[in-house]
Amino acid sequence: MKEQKLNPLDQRSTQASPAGASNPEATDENRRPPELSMARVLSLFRPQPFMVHAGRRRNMLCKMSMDSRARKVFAAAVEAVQPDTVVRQSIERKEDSVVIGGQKFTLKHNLHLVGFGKAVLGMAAEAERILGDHLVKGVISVPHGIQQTLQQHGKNHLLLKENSRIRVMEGAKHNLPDIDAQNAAEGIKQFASELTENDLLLVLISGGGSALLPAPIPPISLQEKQDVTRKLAGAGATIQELNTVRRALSVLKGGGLAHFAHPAQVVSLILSDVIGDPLDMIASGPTVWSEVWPEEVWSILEQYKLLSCLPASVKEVLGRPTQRWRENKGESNTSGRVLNTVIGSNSVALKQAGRRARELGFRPIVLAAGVCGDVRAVSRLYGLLARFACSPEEPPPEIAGELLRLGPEVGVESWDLCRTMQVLGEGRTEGWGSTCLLAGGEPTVELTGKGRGGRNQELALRVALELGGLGLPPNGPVFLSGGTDGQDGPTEAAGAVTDGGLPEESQAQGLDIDSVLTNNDSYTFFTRLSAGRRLLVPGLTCTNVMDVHMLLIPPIHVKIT
Ligand SMILES: Nc1ncnc2c1ncn2[C@@H]1O[C@H](COP(=O)(O)OP(=O)(O)OP(=O)(O)O)[C@@H](O)[C@H]1O
Ligand SMILES: O=C(O)[C@H](O)CO
Repeated sequence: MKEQKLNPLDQRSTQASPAGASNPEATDENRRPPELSMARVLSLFRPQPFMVHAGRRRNMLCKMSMDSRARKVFAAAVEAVQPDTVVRQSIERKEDSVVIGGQKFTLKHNLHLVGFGKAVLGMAAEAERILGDHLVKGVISVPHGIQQTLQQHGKNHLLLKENSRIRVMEGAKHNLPDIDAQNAAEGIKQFASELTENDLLLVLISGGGSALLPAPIPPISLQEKQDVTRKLAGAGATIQELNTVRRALSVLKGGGLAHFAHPAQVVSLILSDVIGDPLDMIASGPTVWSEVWPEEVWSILEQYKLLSCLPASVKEVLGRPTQRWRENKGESNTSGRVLNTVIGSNSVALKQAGRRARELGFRPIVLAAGVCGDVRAVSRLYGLLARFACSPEEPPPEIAGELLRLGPEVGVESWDLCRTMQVLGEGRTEGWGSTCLLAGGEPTVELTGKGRGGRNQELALRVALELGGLGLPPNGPVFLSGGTDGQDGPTEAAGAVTDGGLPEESQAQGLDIDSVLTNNDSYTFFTRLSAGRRLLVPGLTCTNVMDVHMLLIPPIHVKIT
């Protein structure tokens, strides 16, 4: 393999999958032939015959409840995207060189490291374990209190060793940029600026990186930038909108960091927490060149009614000519010295979940990794899929029609729905046993109340209502929704596990689901219901690749009422 120079701020992404990864059910744009009729689409996805587990193993699996198997599959998803695991899988050390994303880089005590994001401490610890003998120095910006928290949770393998060459700077309390994070950003900028063309800069990036790397373009103050982003987030701006504005107001975002590191070789390892893994959006893309279009930024600010309260400094910066890198460093580009590589994502978590589901006696289907939109529409989708899967006869065509209509609203393509319906249909007619339908993404909740909850718990509750409405006998489908970061909204739970029996259970315990939903009080509800047994509480997971959804469907041969 020869050493290679790369294109300016290369946006290619190498999707690292866990060792031996190959999942016929995984969603993959690249596998889609260009033009296909629906009939051809359906015929392409004849599933693998389901492995029947014999003897003792089968009995053991049968004894394990659907609920506990759902939790085990979720745990496997989270395990697959642990910060140390994803770094280990993406770095291949070969004596005095390292191979990353298929490119070979020579190590000659020229390695430098920076990082910013919630999962970056564990990523840095692993990178130092593998490459430490060539590491000169490093500096990372990580959440306030994370070292202490990891210690308390016994996660010492995610901490740096005592004599580490990497300096840890904690900041951004409550995920908001603050003076500590700004100092860290300034330190990282200085550090990158001093590198030479013989140096290799390893950049570790994960979700939360935007708040941990604030570097407002003067004369914008930190407070002013924080106000703008907080107001945008509060008004319901998407992460794409938020980070488009952040990039326009920052010296380091949108490719700025790579620019300061020039002429060093830059290699970024990115753990994605954004749907579709867009490199320029994850942590606002500090190593991904992106043009700033002031018209686009103005229109976002206008849409969320922020124009009238914009500080003069922000107006001034947005009014400047856009060639900001010329001003910053007197150069127009970084002449081919950047590699950006996605090393972990929701898809990686879903693939591993699929493998675990198979071990636990299910036939896995991965629907999509980009589920988004309002939780009400998303719950309807899962309700329809359950109905489709549990129908004892050929399901009425209206179900498929409604699913295909709903798909685009919730980020699921018709292609993926057709493939999924094909597998579910064959599972039903050919009697393949239990199925585990997996999906991921980040739906939204329109907050109407002041209760305590999160989008995963609310989704699980709404899906339970859908399942309850199917009129299936007990031991029907089970649904799990969980945030891979272990924290759903401002609660201690990651999500919940529900089924069609939940409405009756809550009625028997005097809990009114309608008022819970109106008040967005799903956490309080699940805490009270059956002493919290339906809550999913994995604790601190140290990673974040958005949410995992799971619909476990047992073999059902009854008529739906
Ligand atoms: N009471 C509630 N009920 C339902 N959803 C809520 C409630 N309170 C907050 N949320 C939702 O929780 C989300 C924020 O929670 P969380 O911090 O888990 O988000 P996140 O996007 O995963 O953040 P990060 O990726 O930075 O960790 C928002 O989408 C918000 O609408
Ligand atoms: O840091 C951020 O910008 C968000 O977590 C998305 O990556």
